[in-house]
Amino acid sequence: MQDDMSGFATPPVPAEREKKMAEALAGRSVVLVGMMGAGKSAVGRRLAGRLGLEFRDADTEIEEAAQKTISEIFASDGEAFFRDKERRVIARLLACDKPIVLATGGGAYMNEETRTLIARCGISIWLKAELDVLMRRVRRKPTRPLLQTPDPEGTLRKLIEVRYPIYAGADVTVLSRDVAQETVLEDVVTALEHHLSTERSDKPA
Ligand SMILES: Nc1ncnc2c1ncn2[C@@H]1O[C@H](COP(=O)(O)OP(=O)(O)OP(=O)(O)O)[C@@H](O)[C@H]1O
Ligand SMILES: O=C(O)C1=C[C@@H](O)[C@@H](O)[C@H](O)C1
Ligand SMILES: [Mg+2]
Repeated sequence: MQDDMSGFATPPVPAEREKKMAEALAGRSVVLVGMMGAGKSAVGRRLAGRLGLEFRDADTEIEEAAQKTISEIFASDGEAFFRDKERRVIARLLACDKPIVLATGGGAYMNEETRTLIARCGISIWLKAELDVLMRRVRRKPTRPLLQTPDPEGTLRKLIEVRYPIYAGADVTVLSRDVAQETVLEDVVTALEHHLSTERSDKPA
């Protein structure tokens, strides 16, 4: 990223293939959904660089607005308060005429209002990962309040059961495998490109 005089990072100029994809987005954002540890933040940041779009992370935005970590918000205000903040932050970030790449928090797509907004102003990409892959990744950091239980693996399994049928409604699904992040990014770019090149012909005239 280069820095312009305003102090904000300027996205790099994308290559021809990515430029075409950014054009086909026609103002829509790319919104990554999926479980904790799926790689939404890590892959989302790289994807934004590729597409020459701004990257935003809903969890980070919530923390900045509240001046508290997510764990602190859960502890002091409860999950319902957090979910309401999450819904409002995403509504602020997703404007239909200003495309960004947005990494959502793991539970954000469970909110119907948020799903409707994403469908209107964005292309949703579900980064799908197997339980064991997620476990290996989330084990590294104790920053996810929902997994502070005596049996985090069991908790994650239950969340998967409830959430995967909903995540499955996303426009595009990409498997976040146990491979380098660059490889998952490449899979995301290819799947998004395919979606963008076929979506118009899918729709009835
Ligand atoms: N393909 C990958 N291979 C190995 N590690 C990965 C891969 N993708 C992400 N990671 C690592 O897994 C961890 C979780 O990734 P990340 O924070 O991007 O997940 P997330 O989907 O944003 O989760 P959350 O919903 O909790 O914000 C990070 O440490 C990240 O570096
Ligand atoms: O899966 C979830 O519900 C969450 C995932 C994280 O991204 C954070 O949004 C928070 O820890 C809750
Ligand atoms: Mg994240």
